Amino acid sequence: MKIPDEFQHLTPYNMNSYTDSFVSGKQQKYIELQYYRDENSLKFYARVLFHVETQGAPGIVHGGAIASVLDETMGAVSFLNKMPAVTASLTVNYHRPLPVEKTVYIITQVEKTEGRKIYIIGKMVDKNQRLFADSKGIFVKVPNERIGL
Ligand SMILES: CCCCC/C=C\C/C=C\C/C=C\C/C=C\CCCC(=O)SCCNC(=O)CCNC(=O)[C@H](O)C(C)(C)COP(=O)(O)OP(=O)(O)OC[C@H]1O[C@@H](n2cnc3c(N)ncnc32)[C@H](O)[C@@H]1OP(=O)(O)O
Repeated sequence: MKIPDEFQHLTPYNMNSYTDSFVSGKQQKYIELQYYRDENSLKFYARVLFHVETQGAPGIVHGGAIASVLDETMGAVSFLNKMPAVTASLTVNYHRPLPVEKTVYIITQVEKTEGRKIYIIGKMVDKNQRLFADSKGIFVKVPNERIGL
């Protein structure tokens, strides 16, 4: 898939449908985020801009901020495919420092499911397909009431 061209064919996710998230909620001023859906696949997408307030080392986005956004974009795949799940494990590989104020794109997808476990992968790239981070995680399906739904 070509990024960002491919994003033009995706459906922007209505960011007002859930506004209480730490990562993407209405209080979030430091991370600009727009999610996108692909109705035809078990994928979820994000366009992200980390402002300077998210820096760790000067000028470089904090690794925890990157992990948080990857976690939510990965987790959302399971919710939107009617498999509410929580993160059991998350591994992030940081391939190069991400400068603040640079737009990047995330693609996440379900790799496989095994019983209650959903294996989800993600990657963060810039418009030239340069890889900044990738991730894999195991999300475990839970009943709606365990996560307040
Ligand atoms: C905002 C945009 C999104 C839009 C979505 C729209 C609407 C949704 C509305 C609200 C949601 C909003 C946003 C959601 C998006 C993302 C949020 C990010 C996700 C998170 O941030 S979420 C918080 C952090 N997260 C936790 O708070 C989990 C704490 N934890 C536990 O709640 C338990 O620990 C649990 C449930 C994990 C397991 O407990 P349990 O008792 O239910 O089940 P059990 O232990 O039997 O495990 C069952 C099978 O999972 C395997 N397993 C377990 N743990 C493993 C591990 N670490 N590694 C590898 N495998 C593991 C076992 O080995 C077994 O596998 P097997 O069956 O094969 O033996």
